[in-house]
Amino acid sequence: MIEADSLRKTYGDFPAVVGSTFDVERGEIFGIVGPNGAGKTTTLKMIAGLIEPSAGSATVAGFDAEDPEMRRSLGFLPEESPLYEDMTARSYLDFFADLYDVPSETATERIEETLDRLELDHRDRRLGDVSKGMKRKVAIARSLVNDPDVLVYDEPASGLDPLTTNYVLEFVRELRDAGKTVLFSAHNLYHVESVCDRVAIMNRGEIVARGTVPEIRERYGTTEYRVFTSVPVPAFETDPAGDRHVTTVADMAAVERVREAAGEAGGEVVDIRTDEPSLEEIFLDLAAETVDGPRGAQ
Ligand SMILES: Nc1ncnc2c1ncn2[C@@H]1O[C@H](COP(=O)(O)OP(=O)(O)OP(=O)(O)O)[C@@H](O)[C@H]1O
Repeated sequence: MIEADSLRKTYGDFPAVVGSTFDVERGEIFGIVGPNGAGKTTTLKMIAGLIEPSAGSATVAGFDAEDPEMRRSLGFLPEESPLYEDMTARSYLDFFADLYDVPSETATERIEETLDRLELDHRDRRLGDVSKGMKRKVAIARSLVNDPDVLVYDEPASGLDPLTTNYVLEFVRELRDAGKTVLFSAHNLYHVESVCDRVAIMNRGEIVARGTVPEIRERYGTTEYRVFTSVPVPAFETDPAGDRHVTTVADMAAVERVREAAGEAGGEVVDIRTDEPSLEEIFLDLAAETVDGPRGAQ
């Protein structure tokens, strides 16, 4: 549903994005995660047809990202979404529905339904007087006025309180369940880990890892095994753990060596636990590896 092929964007001499390639399938939630300045917004804007790539191309719902026809299939939520402060949620959304030529009856029905799903109160209050969370909900509702198949959301939950954040992430899931395709960016790893089917980790303008969270864990993370034994294991660095002893090793072959050593010492293995790295730990490792990456090498 979305295809990004070697997207590149250079501002003067500065390579903001050095080659984003990924695809998002219909009905999938795909997250781009990375620190500030990684190139997430630039990538999303190239996909939304708002920035012209310096090289590479993108398609959305079969249309070239730069084809104005593509806009009919797309709902874009910018990172900052200034609203017309003197309008109410209803009048603001009506205004955008009109821009998209949505027939007024359909628009009213669609807007009310979306605002119901977002549990948005105060629909007739001036937007200048509503909370930040409500403003974000209105901006989300705006991305849906043309009932697009594809949603591109830049940091949809950034700066919101935990309750509203959960609300927004749950809503993204609902969109996927309703058959929409969602591409979104976040710098909070928890957001992508909890809702995305697949993720790409971006750093310094390039995608440094991509896949499902378990795939990324398997490929880039190091799982540790904690082997609990009934006796200290002399050949290994063993720490006391209550009335047992624990040895931390990196792979199953080492687990077997601990088992043999414990047997030789007159004891046995009583438990084995694995510690999976969090996406955050993997992310920090990958970010450290690319410190001298493409941008640094320029
Ligand atoms: N119009 C521009 N002119 C010059 N440099 C730009 C421009 N837009 C973005 N950049 C630079 O390109 C890099 C990538 O910016 P981008 O906004 O895509 O990052 P991001 O990952 O979305 O970061 P954030 O999480 O802070 O929004 C940054 O170093 C930014 O300063």
